Amino acid sequence: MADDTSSLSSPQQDGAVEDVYSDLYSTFSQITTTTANDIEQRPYPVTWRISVMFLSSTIGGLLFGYDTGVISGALIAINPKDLGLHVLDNWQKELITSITCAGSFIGSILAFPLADKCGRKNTLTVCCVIFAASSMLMAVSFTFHMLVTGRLVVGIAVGIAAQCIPIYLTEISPAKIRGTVLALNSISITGGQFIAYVIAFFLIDSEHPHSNSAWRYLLALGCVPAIFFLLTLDFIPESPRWLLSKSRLVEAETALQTVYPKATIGEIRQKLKKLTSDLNKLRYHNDETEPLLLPVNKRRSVASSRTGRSSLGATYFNDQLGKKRHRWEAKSKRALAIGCILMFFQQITGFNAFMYYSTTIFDRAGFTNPLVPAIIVAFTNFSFTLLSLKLIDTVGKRILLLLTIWIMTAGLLLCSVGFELNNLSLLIISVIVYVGAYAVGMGVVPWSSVEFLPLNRRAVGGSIISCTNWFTNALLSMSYLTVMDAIGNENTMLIFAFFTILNWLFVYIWYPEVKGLSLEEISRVFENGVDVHFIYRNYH
Ligand SMILES: O[C@H]1[C@H](O)[C@@H](O)[C@H](O)[C@@H](O)[C@H]1O
Repeated sequence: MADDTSSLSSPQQDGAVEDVYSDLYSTFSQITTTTANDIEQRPYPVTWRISVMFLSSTIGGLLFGYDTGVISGALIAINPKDLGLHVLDNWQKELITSITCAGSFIGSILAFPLADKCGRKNTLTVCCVIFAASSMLMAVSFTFHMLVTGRLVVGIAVGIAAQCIPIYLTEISPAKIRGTVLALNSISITGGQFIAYVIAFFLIDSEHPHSNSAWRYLLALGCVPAIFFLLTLDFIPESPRWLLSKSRLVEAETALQTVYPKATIGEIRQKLKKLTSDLNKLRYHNDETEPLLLPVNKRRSVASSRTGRSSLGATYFNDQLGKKRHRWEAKSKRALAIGCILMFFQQITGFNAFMYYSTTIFDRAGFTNPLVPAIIVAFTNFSFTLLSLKLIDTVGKRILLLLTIWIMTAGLLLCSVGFELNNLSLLIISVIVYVGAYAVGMGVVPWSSVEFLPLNRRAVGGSIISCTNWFTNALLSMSYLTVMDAIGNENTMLIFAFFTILNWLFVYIWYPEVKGLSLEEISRVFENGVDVHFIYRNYH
């Protein structure tokens, strides 16, 4: 017992701030200091069980994409009569579209407390049940209000999934493949959007879009991946880190065996010990004024917890740590502001106007089958996201943004000319340029801003950044059709182009590169204002 508890010594004694950073802090930049004989460093066996596990875990991302992308096709296919209406006006279309973002806003707030209290797997399971139920509700809607309610509820699931999946994937994937697994999430979001467009193309009769209730099938199909997830629940382990944080040691051990099927029991226990000490260090960082371990008489032994036997002997956590609220330090506020502003630009520069309304936009522009250019938009987004994930760690996020945002501006200006001249070829080329540039930089990078924040601010910070996304997303989708009708597409594109210019200037002046920096160094970047040149001064 003494041996085991000695491995849980204070991080001050370990001098292990760096360790915490590497294993727990770094979600997106893949730095690890794990030792060579750590099971994380071995080639990871990709068995079919493991493949199903990761595939199912990213289904929430696929549904996030599907349920946000599907509306573009559905909007042109809904026959107002199906909802008991004479016409579906702009305002109603905007409400059907944007209410999902409002739901996602709520979901982002709920996600972390839920994932923390009920566990990651349970939260994702609830999400998939909501996805399946709301898909059915939307598909059978016979009133406008039913459809709006379904879209609101599906939005809640999207918001929870968008927050919970990256946390879960980080926690179950070995360091060696963590980058790839997280990339899988971005790919499933844009892939889900692309699939929604392709299905719309096959289901909707472009000449008579109202003829066959295609929109009902489109919306109903959202329940298929959700049901797949529910059927493969047995393959998906609960996060070992979460189980450990709840002192459920035996279950954590079993979960680790699922994640590392080739590891010996000795190696699993070693890993468990490492996770336990990391978690202890993390708790220490949650509140630096509290002791890491409780005094002996207040300690709670895992061996006597409800999970029964502990293979590690006794492990003690101070459950009160992290519960005490502290004021945000100026540098963390600054870091959060940068993350939120970048996310604001991700949305206000107009990408989702194309994602949600592309069929409507191309229809009005005069394309005979507007679903074709719409598919091109979704495919460009999907394929350039793949490219982005290749570039992001080599080029660096700041450079990637500076290189791509001006191309978005150029694409939008051309797009405006395309609308003005009603030149359909120019229009489609310019949209591809804009969407491709977006997908490489702004589509992916803003989601990683949590890396600017210290550990103890990440959960709340991540939620605030997500909320900024959904709030701005809702603003845009709620007003796009009205603005388009009032000032024309050509002028709307100019407004988006103006925002891309502000976006570029913002990145140039305030967005720092932090790739490979330690926790301490990142905090120095935000110490007095934002030192965007920190990394170049010190490492280049
Ligand atoms: O990062 C994602 C991605 O770019 C999606 O394609 C887009 O629809 C979302 O709004 C965005 O947050």
